[in-house]
Amino acid sequence: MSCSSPSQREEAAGERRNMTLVVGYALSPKKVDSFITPSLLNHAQTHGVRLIPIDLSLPLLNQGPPFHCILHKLSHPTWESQLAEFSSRYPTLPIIDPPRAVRRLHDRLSMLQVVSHLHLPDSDSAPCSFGIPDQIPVLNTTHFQNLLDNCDVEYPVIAKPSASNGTAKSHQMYLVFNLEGLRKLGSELEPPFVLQQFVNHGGVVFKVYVVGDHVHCVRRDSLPDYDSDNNLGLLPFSQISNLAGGDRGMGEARAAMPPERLVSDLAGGLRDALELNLFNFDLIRDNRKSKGGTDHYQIIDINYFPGYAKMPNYEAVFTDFLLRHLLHRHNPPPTEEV
Ligand SMILES: O=P(O)(O)O[C@@H]1[C@@H](OP(=O)(O)O)[C@H](OP(=O)(O)O)[C@H](O)[C@H](OP(=O)(O)O)[C@H]1OP(=O)(O)O
Ligand SMILES: Nc1ncnc2c1ncn2[C@@H]1O[C@H](COP(=O)(O)OP(=O)(O)O)[C@@H](O)[C@H]1O
Ligand SMILES: [Mg+2]
Ligand SMILES: [Mg+2]
Repeated sequence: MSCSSPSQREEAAGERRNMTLVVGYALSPKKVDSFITPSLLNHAQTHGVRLIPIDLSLPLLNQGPPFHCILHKLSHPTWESQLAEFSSRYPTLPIIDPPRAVRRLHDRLSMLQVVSHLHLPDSDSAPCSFGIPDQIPVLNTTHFQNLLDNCDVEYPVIAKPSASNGTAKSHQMYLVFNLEGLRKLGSELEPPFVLQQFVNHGGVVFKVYVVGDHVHCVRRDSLPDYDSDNNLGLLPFSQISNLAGGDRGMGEARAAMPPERLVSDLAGGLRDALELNLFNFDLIRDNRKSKGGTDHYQIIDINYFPGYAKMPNYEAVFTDFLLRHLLHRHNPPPTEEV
Protein backbone atom coordinates (compact mmCIF):
# COMPACT_ATOMS: atom_id res chain seq x y z
CA MET A 1 0.00 0.00 0.00
CA SER A 2 1.36 3.49 -0.83
CA CYS A 3 1.26 5.98 2.09
CA SER A 4 2.34 9.04 0.09
CA SER A 5 0.03 12.07 -0.18
CA PRO A 6 -1.03 13.55 -3.56
CA SER A 7 1.47 16.41 -3.13
CA GLN A 8 4.29 13.97 -2.32
CA ARG A 9 3.39 11.94 -5.39
CA GLU A 10 3.43 15.08 -7.58
CA GLU A 11 6.83 15.95 -6.14
CA ALA A 12 8.15 12.46 -6.88
CA ALA A 13 6.80 12.63 -10.43
CA GLY A 14 8.43 16.05 -10.85
CA GLU A 15 11.79 14.69 -9.70
CA ARG A 16 11.51 11.78 -12.09
CA ARG A 17 10.76 14.12 -14.99
CA ASN A 18 14.27 15.51 -14.59
CA MET A 19 16.04 12.18 -14.34
CA THR A 20 16.87 9.39 -16.73
CA LEU A 21 14.55 6.40 -16.52
CA VAL A 22 16.43 3.14 -16.74
CA VAL A 23 14.65 0.27 -18.49
CA GLY A 24 16.29 -3.16 -18.33
CA TYR A 25 15.34 -5.44 -21.19
CA ALA A 26 15.48 -9.23 -21.52
CA LEU A 27 14.79 -10.32 -25.10
CA SER A 28 15.94 -13.04 -27.47
CA PRO A 29 18.85 -12.12 -29.80
CA LYS A 30 16.39 -12.08 -32.75
CA LYS A 31 14.10 -9.67 -30.91
CA VAL A 32 17.03 -7.46 -29.90
CA ASP A 33 18.06 -7.25 -33.58
CA SER A 34 14.60 -6.28 -34.78
CA PHE A 35 13.42 -4.11 -31.89
CA ILE A 36 16.37 -2.55 -30.03
CA THR A 37 17.51 -0.55 -33.05
CA PRO A 38 19.91 2.42 -32.91
CA SER A 39 16.95 4.65 -33.80
CA LEU A 40 14.95 3.39 -30.78
CA LEU A 41 17.94 3.75 -28.45
CA ASN A 42 18.64 7.29 -29.68
CA HIS A 43 15.05 8.43 -29.55
CA ALA A 44 14.57 7.01 -26.06
CA GLN A 45 17.85 8.50 -24.78
CA THR A 46 16.91 11.94 -26.12
CA HIS A 47 13.69 11.71 -24.13
CA GLY A 48 15.32 10.56 -20.90
CA VAL A 49 14.93 6.79 -21.22
CA ARG A 50 17.95 4.49 -21.17
CA LEU A 51 17.43 0.96 -22.44
CA ILE A 52 19.95 -1.44 -20.93
CA PRO A 53 20.34 -5.16 -21.72
CA ILE A 54 19.93 -7.53 -18.79
CA ASP A 55 22.73 -10.09 -18.62
CA LEU A 56 20.97 -13.44 -18.40
CA SER A 57 24.10 -15.16 -17.14
CA LEU A 58 24.10 -13.03 -13.96
CA PRO A 59 21.53 -12.92 -11.14
CA LEU A 60 18.99 -10.18 -11.93
CA LEU A 61 19.18 -8.86 -8.37
CA ASN A 62 22.90 -8.11 -8.76
CA GLN A 63 22.51 -5.99 -11.87
CA GLY A 64 22.49 -2.26 -12.07
CA PRO A 65 22.16 0.67 -12.33
CA PRO A 66 18.83 0.40 -10.52
CA PHE A 67 16.09 -0.30 -13.02
CA HIS A 68 12.87 1.69 -13.00
CA CYS A 69 11.20 -1.01 -15.01
CA ILE A 70 11.84 -4.33 -16.72
CA LEU A 71 10.79 -5.10 -20.25
CA HIS A 72 10.86 -8.72 -21.38
CA LYS A 73 9.78 -11.39 -23.82
CA LEU A 74 11.32 -14.51 -22.32
CA SER A 75 9.49 -17.27 -20.55
CA HIS A 76 11.94 -20.01 -19.61
CA PRO A 77 11.70 -21.16 -15.98
CA THR A 78 15.07 -19.74 -14.88
CA TRP A 79 14.09 -16.29 -16.12
CA GLU A 80 10.64 -16.48 -14.56
CA SER A 81 12.06 -17.48 -11.19
CA GLN A 82 14.59 -14.60 -11.40
CA LEU A 83 11.69 -12.23 -12.11
CA ALA A 84 9.66 -13.64 -9.22
CA GLU A 85 12.56 -13.13 -6.83
CA PHE A 86 13.08 -9.60 -8.17
CA SER A 87 9.38 -8.76 -7.80
CA SER A 88 9.24 -9.94 -4.24
CA ARG A 89 12.21 -7.68 -3.42
CA TYR A 90 10.77 -4.72 -5.38
CA PRO A 91 7.02 -5.33 -5.44
CA THR A 92 6.14 -1.92 -6.92
CA LEU A 93 8.65 -1.98 -9.77
CA PRO A 94 6.81 -2.45 -13.08
CA ILE A 95 7.46 -5.63 -15.05
CA ILE A 96 6.21 -5.17 -18.62
CA ASP A 97 4.33 -7.41 -18.75
CA PRO A 98 3.72 -9.72 -15.74
CA PRO A 99 4.58 -13.36 -16.60
CA ARG A 100 1.24 -14.54 -15.19
CA ALA A 101 -0.60 -12.43 -17.79
CA VAL A 102 1.78 -13.27 -20.64
CA ARG A 103 1.36 -17.01 -20.02
CA ARG A 104 -2.30 -16.82 -21.04
CA LEU A 105 -1.15 -16.05 -24.59
CA HIS A 106 1.06 -19.12 -24.73
CA ASP A 107 -1.92 -21.39 -25.30
CA ARG A 108 -4.18 -20.94 -28.33
CA LEU A 109 -7.30 -21.92 -26.36
CA SER A 110 -6.78 -19.72 -23.32
CA MET A 111 -5.67 -16.73 -25.45
CA LEU A 112 -9.09 -16.53 -27.13
CA GLN A 113 -11.24 -17.46 -24.10
CA VAL A 114 -11.05 -13.91 -22.88
CA VAL A 115 -12.73 -12.64 -26.09
CA SER A 116 -15.93 -14.51 -25.22
CA HIS A 117 -16.22 -12.49 -21.99
CA LEU A 118 -15.62 -9.09 -23.58
CA HIS A 119 -18.47 -6.57 -23.48
CA LEU A 120 -17.88 -3.47 -25.53
CA PRO A 121 -19.77 -0.19 -25.18
CA ASP A 122 -22.61 0.14 -27.73
CA SER A 123 -21.60 2.00 -30.85
CA ASP A 124 -24.14 4.01 -32.90
CA SER A 125 -21.86 4.14 -35.94
CA ALA A 126 -21.13 1.13 -38.19
CA PRO A 127 -22.99 -1.73 -36.49
CA CYS A 128 -20.79 -4.78 -36.16
CA SER A 129 -20.27 -7.79 -33.96
CA PHE A 130 -17.28 -9.89 -33.00
CA GLY A 131 -16.34 -13.30 -31.67
CA ILE A 132 -13.96 -16.19 -32.19
CA PRO A 133 -14.25 -19.15 -34.60
CA ASP A 134 -15.54 -22.43 -33.20
CA GLN A 135 -12.71 -24.67 -32.11
CA ILE A 136 -12.21 -28.23 -30.93
CA PRO A 137 -9.29 -28.90 -28.58
CA VAL A 138 -7.48 -32.16 -29.41
CA LEU A 139 -5.65 -33.03 -26.24
CA ASN A 140 -4.25 -36.48 -26.98
CA THR A 141 -4.22 -39.32 -29.51
CA THR A 142 -7.31 -41.03 -28.02
CA HIS A 143 -9.24 -37.83 -28.44
CA PHE A 144 -7.98 -37.54 -32.03
CA GLN A 145 -9.03 -41.12 -32.78
CA ASN A 146 -12.55 -40.36 -31.44
CA LEU A 147 -12.80 -37.44 -33.87
CA LEU A 148 -11.79 -39.68 -36.79
CA ASP A 149 -14.32 -42.34 -35.75
CA ASN A 150 -17.23 -39.98 -35.19
CA CYS A 151 -16.70 -37.79 -38.28
CA ASP A 152 -18.32 -34.78 -36.61
CA VAL A 153 -15.87 -32.14 -37.80
CA GLU A 154 -17.23 -29.36 -40.02
CA TYR A 155 -14.62 -28.80 -42.77
CA PRO A 156 -12.51 -26.88 -43.61
CA VAL A 157 -10.65 -26.40 -40.34
CA ILE A 158 -7.20 -25.14 -39.44
CA ALA A 159 -5.10 -27.32 -37.15
CA LYS A 160 -2.99 -25.10 -34.90
CA PRO A 161 -0.48 -26.35 -32.30
CA SER A 162 -1.86 -25.48 -28.84
CA ALA A 163 1.45 -23.95 -27.80
CA SER A 164 2.07 -20.44 -29.04
CA ASN A 165 5.54 -20.03 -27.62
CA GLY A 166 7.58 -18.38 -30.34
CA THR A 167 9.05 -21.58 -31.82
CA ALA A 168 8.84 -22.31 -35.57
CA LYS A 169 6.77 -25.38 -34.62
CA SER A 170 4.16 -23.25 -32.89
CA HIS A 171 3.54 -21.37 -36.18
CA GLN A 172 3.27 -24.55 -38.30
CA MET A 173 -0.41 -24.94 -39.24
CA TYR A 174 -2.46 -27.18 -41.50
CA LEU A 175 -5.58 -26.52 -43.52
CA VAL A 176 -7.72 -29.64 -43.31
CA PHE A 177 -10.34 -29.98 -46.06
CA ASN A 178 -11.89 -33.38 -45.37
CA LEU A 179 -11.70 -36.63 -43.42
CA GLU A 180 -8.84 -37.87 -45.58
CA GLY A 181 -6.90 -34.72 -44.68
CA LEU A 182 -7.69 -35.22 -41.01
CA ARG A 183 -6.33 -38.79 -41.21
CA LYS A 184 -3.11 -37.47 -42.78
CA LEU A 185 -2.86 -34.83 -40.06
CA GLY A 186 -2.38 -37.67 -37.56
CA SER A 187 1.09 -38.37 -38.93
CA GLU A 188 2.04 -34.68 -39.26
CA LEU A 189 0.98 -33.00 -36.03
CA GLU A 190 1.10 -34.37 -32.51
CA PRO A 191 -1.57 -33.34 -29.99
CA PRO A 192 -2.19 -31.10 -28.21
CA PHE A 193 -3.60 -28.91 -30.98
CA VAL A 194 -6.84 -27.12 -31.81
CA LEU A 195 -9.03 -27.59 -34.86
CA GLN A 196 -10.34 -24.12 -35.59
CA GLN A 197 -13.16 -23.44 -38.04
CA PHE A 198 -11.76 -21.93 -41.24
CA VAL A 199 -13.51 -18.60 -41.85
CA ASN A 200 -13.84 -17.12 -45.36
CA HIS A 201 -12.56 -13.58 -44.99
CA GLY A 202 -11.58 -12.27 -48.43
CA GLY A 203 -7.88 -13.08 -48.09
CA VAL A 204 -7.10 -10.16 -45.78
CA VAL A 205 -6.13 -10.11 -42.11
CA PHE A 206 -6.08 -6.97 -39.98
CA LYS A 207 -3.33 -6.80 -37.40
CA VAL A 208 -4.03 -4.52 -34.48
CA TYR A 209 -0.92 -3.44 -32.57
CA VAL A 210 -1.42 -2.24 -28.99
CA VAL A 211 1.21 -0.36 -26.94
CA GLY A 212 -0.56 0.76 -23.76
CA ASP A 213 -3.13 3.30 -24.97
CA HIS A 214 -1.74 3.44 -28.50
CA VAL A 215 -3.57 1.37 -31.15
CA HIS A 216 -2.50 0.87 -34.76
CA CYS A 217 -4.27 -1.34 -37.32
CA VAL A 218 -2.66 -2.62 -40.54
CA ARG A 219 -3.89 -4.79 -43.38
CA ARG A 220 -1.99 -7.89 -44.50
CA ASP A 221 -2.52 -10.67 -47.00
CA SER A 222 -3.98 -13.87 -45.61
CA LEU A 223 -5.22 -17.26 -46.81
CA PRO A 224 -7.63 -17.09 -49.77
CA ASP A 225 -11.29 -18.06 -49.35
CA TYR A 226 -12.17 -21.75 -49.45
CA ASP A 227 -12.70 -23.16 -52.92
CA SER A 228 -14.86 -26.30 -52.87
CA ASP A 229 -13.19 -27.50 -56.11
CA ASN A 230 -10.00 -27.84 -54.17
CA ASN A 231 -9.51 -31.55 -53.56
CA LEU A 232 -6.41 -31.27 -51.41
CA GLY A 233 -6.91 -33.14 -48.16
CA LEU A 234 -4.30 -31.36 -46.13
CA LEU A 235 -2.30 -28.19 -46.78
CA PRO A 236 0.55 -27.13 -44.50
CA PHE A 237 1.35 -23.43 -44.14
CA SER A 238 3.26 -21.12 -41.82
CA GLN A 239 3.33 -17.38 -41.03
CA ILE A 240 1.35 -16.49 -44.12
CA SER A 241 0.91 -12.81 -43.16
CA ASN A 242 4.64 -12.42 -42.52
CA LEU A 243 5.86 -13.64 -45.90
CA ALA A 244 7.95 -11.13 -47.86
CA GLY A 245 5.59 -8.52 -49.23
CA GLY A 246 2.92 -9.63 -46.75
CA ASP A 247 0.94 -6.47 -47.42
CA ARG A 248 1.33 -6.57 -51.17
CA GLY A 249 -2.39 -6.28 -51.59
CA MET A 250 -3.77 -9.55 -52.98
CA GLY A 251 -7.02 -8.91 -51.18
CA GLU A 252 -6.26 -5.38 -50.11
CA ALA A 253 -8.15 -3.58 -52.87
CA ARG A 254 -11.39 -5.31 -51.85
CA ALA A 255 -10.92 -4.93 -48.14
CA ALA A 256 -12.07 -1.86 -46.27
CA MET A 257 -10.45 -1.38 -42.88
CA PRO A 258 -12.60 -2.36 -39.88
CA PRO A 259 -14.39 0.53 -38.11
CA GLU A 260 -11.94 2.52 -35.99
CA ARG A 261 -14.29 2.43 -33.04
CA LEU A 262 -14.45 -1.38 -33.08
CA VAL A 263 -10.67 -1.63 -33.32
CA SER A 264 -10.08 0.75 -30.42
CA ASP A 265 -12.82 -0.78 -28.26
CA LEU A 266 -11.48 -4.29 -28.84
CA ALA A 267 -7.92 -3.12 -28.12
CA GLY A 268 -8.95 -1.41 -24.88
CA GLY A 269 -11.19 -4.30 -23.81
CA LEU A 270 -8.47 -6.86 -24.43
CA ARG A 271 -5.81 -4.72 -22.74
CA ASP A 272 -7.89 -4.57 -19.57
CA ALA A 273 -9.07 -8.18 -19.64
CA LEU A 274 -5.63 -9.60 -20.40
CA GLU A 275 -3.84 -7.13 -18.11
CA LEU A 276 -1.25 -6.64 -20.84
CA ASN A 277 0.25 -3.50 -22.36
CA LEU A 278 2.15 -5.04 -25.25
CA PHE A 279 0.33 -7.26 -27.71
CA ASN A 280 -1.29 -7.46 -31.09
CA PHE A 281 -4.29 -9.39 -32.34
CA ASP A 282 -5.32 -10.74 -35.74
CA LEU A 283 -8.81 -9.79 -36.85
CA ILE A 284 -10.71 -11.06 -39.92
CA ARG A 285 -14.09 -10.12 -41.37
CA ASP A 286 -16.30 -13.22 -41.49
CA ASN A 287 -17.90 -13.16 -44.97
CA ARG A 288 -20.54 -15.74 -44.08
CA LYS A 289 -21.77 -14.06 -40.89
CA SER A 290 -21.55 -10.47 -42.21
CA LYS A 291 -25.13 -9.76 -43.27
CA GLY A 292 -27.68 -6.98 -43.65
CA GLY A 293 -25.18 -4.18 -43.10
CA THR A 294 -23.78 -5.75 -39.93
CA ASP A 295 -20.21 -6.95 -40.29
CA HIS A 296 -19.05 -9.81 -38.10
CA TYR A 297 -15.38 -9.93 -37.11
CA GLN A 298 -13.45 -12.85 -35.66
CA ILE A 299 -10.34 -12.61 -33.50
CA ILE A 300 -8.09 -15.52 -34.43
CA ASP A 301 -4.74 -14.88 -32.73
CA ILE A 302 -3.25 -12.74 -29.96
CA ASN A 303 0.53 -12.29 -29.67
CA TYR A 304 2.61 -10.94 -26.82
CA PHE A 305 5.15 -8.21 -27.71
CA PRO A 306 4.89 -8.60 -31.50
CA GLY A 307 7.02 -7.05 -34.23
CA TYR A 308 6.51 -3.38 -33.31
CA ALA A 309 9.38 -2.21 -35.51
CA LYS A 310 6.96 -2.66 -38.44
CA MET A 311 4.75 0.06 -36.96
CA PRO A 312 5.36 3.59 -38.31
CA ASN A 313 7.16 5.81 -35.82
CA TYR A 314 7.48 2.95 -33.33
CA GLU A 315 10.44 4.60 -31.61
CA ALA A 316 8.30 7.58 -30.51
CA VAL A 317 5.27 5.41 -29.69
CA PHE A 318 7.29 3.09 -27.50
CA THR A 319 9.27 5.82 -25.73
CA ASP A 320 6.07 7.73 -25.03
CA PHE A 321 4.48 4.57 -23.62
CA LEU A 322 7.44 3.97 -21.27
CA LEU A 323 7.40 7.58 -20.07
CA ARG A 324 3.66 7.60 -19.43
CA HIS A 325 3.71 4.19 -17.80
CA LEU A 326 6.53 5.11 -15.45
CA LEU A 327 5.77 8.76 -14.72
CA HIS A 328 2.11 8.17 -13.99
CA ARG A 329 2.73 5.48 -11.45
CA HIS A 330 2.00 6.48 -7.91
CA ASN A 331 4.89 4.64 -6.32
CA PRO A 332 8.39 6.08 -6.46
CA PRO A 333 11.19 3.97 -7.99
CA PRO A 334 13.25 1.84 -5.57
CA THR A 335 15.75 3.84 -3.58
CA GLU A 336 17.77 0.79 -2.62
CA GLU A 337 20.74 -0.11 -4.87
CA VAL A 338 19.79 -3.00 -7.14
O1 LIG B 1 9.52 -10.77 -35.81
P1 LIG B 1 8.24 -10.24 -36.39
O2 LIG B 1 8.32 -8.78 -36.67
O3 LIG B 1 7.78 -11.04 -37.56
O4 LIG B 1 7.11 -10.37 -35.25
C1 LIG B 1 6.42 -11.58 -34.99
C2 LIG B 1 4.92 -11.32 -35.06
O5 LIG B 1 4.59 -10.86 -36.33
P2 LIG B 1 3.59 -9.62 -36.51
O6 LIG B 1 4.15 -8.45 -35.75
O7 LIG B 1 2.27 -10.05 -35.94
O8 LIG B 1 3.60 -9.43 -37.97
C3 LIG B 1 4.20 -12.66 -34.82
O9 LIG B 1 2.78 -12.49 -34.98
P3 LIG B 1 1.92 -13.72 -35.68
O10 LIG B 1 2.00 -14.84 -34.69
O11 LIG B 1 2.64 -14.00 -36.97
O12 LIG B 1 0.53 -13.19 -35.86
C4 LIG B 1 4.51 -13.14 -33.41
O13 LIG B 1 4.12 -12.16 -32.47
C5 LIG B 1 6.01 -13.37 -33.33
O14 LIG B 1 6.33 -13.75 -32.02
P4 LIG B 1 6.35 -15.28 -31.61
O15 LIG B 1 7.16 -16.00 -32.67
O16 LIG B 1 4.92 -15.75 -31.62
O17 LIG B 1 6.95 -15.23 -30.27
C6 LIG B 1 6.79 -12.10 -33.64
O18 LIG B 1 8.19 -12.47 -33.65
P5 LIG B 1 9.29 -11.88 -32.67
O19 LIG B 1 9.72 -10.57 -33.26
O20 LIG B 1 8.68 -11.67 -31.32
O21 LIG B 1 10.34 -12.92 -32.65
N1 LIG C 1 -9.90 -19.44 -38.40
C1 LIG C 1 -9.25 -18.96 -39.45
N2 LIG C 1 -9.90 -18.76 -40.61
C2 LIG C 1 -9.22 -18.28 -41.70
N3 LIG C 1 -7.91 -17.99 -41.70
C3 LIG C 1 -7.22 -18.17 -40.56
C4 LIG C 1 -7.85 -18.66 -39.38
N4 LIG C 1 -6.92 -18.76 -38.43
C5 LIG C 1 -5.76 -18.35 -38.96
N5 LIG C 1 -5.93 -17.99 -40.25
C6 LIG C 1 -4.87 -17.52 -41.17
O1 LIG C 1 -3.66 -18.16 -40.77
C7 LIG C 1 -2.71 -17.20 -40.28
C8 LIG C 1 -1.93 -17.80 -39.13
O2 LIG C 1 -2.79 -18.15 -38.06
P1 LIG C 1 -2.55 -17.55 -36.60
O3 LIG C 1 -3.52 -18.18 -35.67
O4 LIG C 1 -2.54 -16.08 -36.67
O5 LIG C 1 -1.11 -18.14 -36.25
P2 LIG C 1 0.31 -17.44 -35.97
O6 LIG C 1 0.41 -17.40 -34.48
O7 LIG C 1 1.34 -18.34 -36.55
O8 LIG C 1 0.26 -16.09 -36.59
C9 LIG C 1 -3.56 -15.97 -39.92
O9 LIG C 1 -2.82 -14.78 -39.96
C10 LIG C 1 -4.61 -16.01 -41.03
O10 LIG C 1 -4.01 -15.56 -42.23
MG1 LIG D 1 -1.13 -14.53 -36.26
MG1 LIG E 1 0.51 -15.78 -33.25
